[in-house]
Order: sequence, then C-alpha cells, then structure tokens
Amino acid sequence: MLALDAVHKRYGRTVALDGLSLSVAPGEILGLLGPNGAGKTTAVHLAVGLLAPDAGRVTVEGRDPRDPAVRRAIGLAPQALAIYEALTAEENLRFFGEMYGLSGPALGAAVDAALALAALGDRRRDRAATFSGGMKRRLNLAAALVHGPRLLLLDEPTVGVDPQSRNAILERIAELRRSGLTVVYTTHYMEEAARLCDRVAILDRGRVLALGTVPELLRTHGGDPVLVARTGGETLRIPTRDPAGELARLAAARPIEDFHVERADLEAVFLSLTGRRLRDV
Ligand SMILES: Nc1ncnc2c1ncn2[C@@H]1O[C@H](COP(=O)(O)OP(=O)(O)OP(=O)(O)O)[C@@H](O)[C@H]1O
Repeated sequence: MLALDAVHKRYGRTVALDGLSLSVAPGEILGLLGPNGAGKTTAVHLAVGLLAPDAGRVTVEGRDPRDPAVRRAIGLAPQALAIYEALTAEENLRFFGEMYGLSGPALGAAVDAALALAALGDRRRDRAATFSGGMKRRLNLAAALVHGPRLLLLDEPTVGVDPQSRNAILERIAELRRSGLTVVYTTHYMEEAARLCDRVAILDRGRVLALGTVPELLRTHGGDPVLVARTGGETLRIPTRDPAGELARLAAARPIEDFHVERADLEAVFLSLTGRRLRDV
C-alpha cells in the first residue's frame, strides 16, 4: 500500500530522514514510534506527497503520492490541527469533502458518516472554536476521513487529549482497520503503539532501527524477563527465560517473602537499540 525506500530528506543542514525504508501492507496499522525529531512527521508528509524526497522513492499503491489521483486515496490528520475554528463541525467536513470533489447526497452521507465516527453528531452545528481539545482532535480525524481514503495517516492524533477522548480515538481507529483501511500511526506514546498497531517501526534520527510486531520486537531486542524476589530481607534480580522455573529453584533453597516478574516493554527495546530512554529524549 505504502512504501518508502531508502528515503533521504534534509531541511538545510538538518538531516530529517537518513535512508529510511519501510512498507505498509493493505489493511494493517503500522506504528511509527520515536522521540521528538526522529523524522516521523517528515515521513508522513512524504507519504502524502506534501514533500518530495531528496533521494530514494515513495510510492502509494505503486504510484507517486504527488499524483492528484493517488492523493484522493489518502487521508491525513496532521499533528497541527487542520480545522477551521470559525466553522461548525458540519461546515468543516462539507468543506473538506467538497475539496475532494464530493457533492449532493454523496457529500451529505459522507459528512454524516464522518460526524458519527467522530461521535460529534450532536455538536454538528456548533463552531469548532467552542470544542474541547479532544473534540477538535476528533474533528481533525473526521476531516481526514470524509472523502473515504484507503490509506490514513495519523500524526500524533492523541496529543493534548484527555484520557476519555484518547480512548475514543483509539477505538475508532481500531474500527476503521476492521473495515479494511490501512493506517500509519505516529506517536511517541509506546502504550498506544503496543495497544493498537499490528507492527511498529522504531525510528530514531531519521532511520528505522527495528520493525516488527510488538512481541517480535520484545523477543529480539527486549532482553530476558527479570525475576525480582525478596528473600531474607535481600532483593534479588535474576534475568531468566524461565521465571517460573527459576522461582521454584529459589524457593526450594530459601523462603521467598515476595516476588514479581519484570517483562520488557517498548521502552526497554528503545533503550537497548539507542542507549537512551524514549521518555527522556
Ligand atoms: N520545516 C523544517 N525546517 C527545518 N527543520 C525541520 C523542519 N521540519 C522538521 N525539521 C527538523 O527535522 C527533524 C525531523 O523532524 P520531524 O518533525 O520529522 O520529527 P518528528 O519525529 O515528527 O518529531 P515531532 O514529534 O517533534 O514532530 C528534526 O530535527 C526537526 O527539527
């Protein structure tokens, strides 16, 4: 559906993408996980044809996304909200639908469907300026979907959103995937990537450091689980592939006062790949 092949992109002297390659299969949600400045937004803007690569190739369904016929198959919910505050929710969606050539009953039906998806049906006649941050994000998502794209790019769609709206947005995206949409989801929240994405690409400094399902990434880069056990007032930390067996061996030798098993998460994967913590960068 979408392929970036050895893509380089710089802004003046800043290298934003440094030979980035990845591909997204039809119907999957691919997460782009990386710290601020990793190149996620640049990759998204190349995928929708807003930017051209300096070197390398970007294709959507095998064609250049800058081709207007290909652009119609793509929806973008940008990180910086792309909605008109002075317009109502419905007017915003009619505007975006018309831009993509919809009119008459088809436009009305598309606007209704997008409002329902964003759970904004009861606020359709209210101006976007009166909306909460979460509602604006949901309208931004609806605006990306109103023309019925096959590929949806979401750039940090939950930034600045309350937990309830965040949950609603994640559920909507999962629903869209079930209906066959292909989604690219950029985030620096590893919990969201782990919850939603079929595969995750870990980006840093304009390159893909690792790409796979979350269990694959954890297995390959996360290290062994750690059995943490308290015994005789002392806390032992034992990395082991077999925490249950290790616990049984330990318990046979001395009384265990408390124990738990720490398993790697995407944060640990990022740390092992870069030597830095995702949250700190
Ligand atoms: N228009 C621009 N002009 C100059 N430098 C830019 C521009 N856009 C991005 N950059 C730089 O390119 C690099 C990659 O930025 P990009 O926005 O793609 O990263 P990101 O992973 O999306 O980060 P964020 O989550 O902060 O948006 C950064 O060093 C950034 O400062």
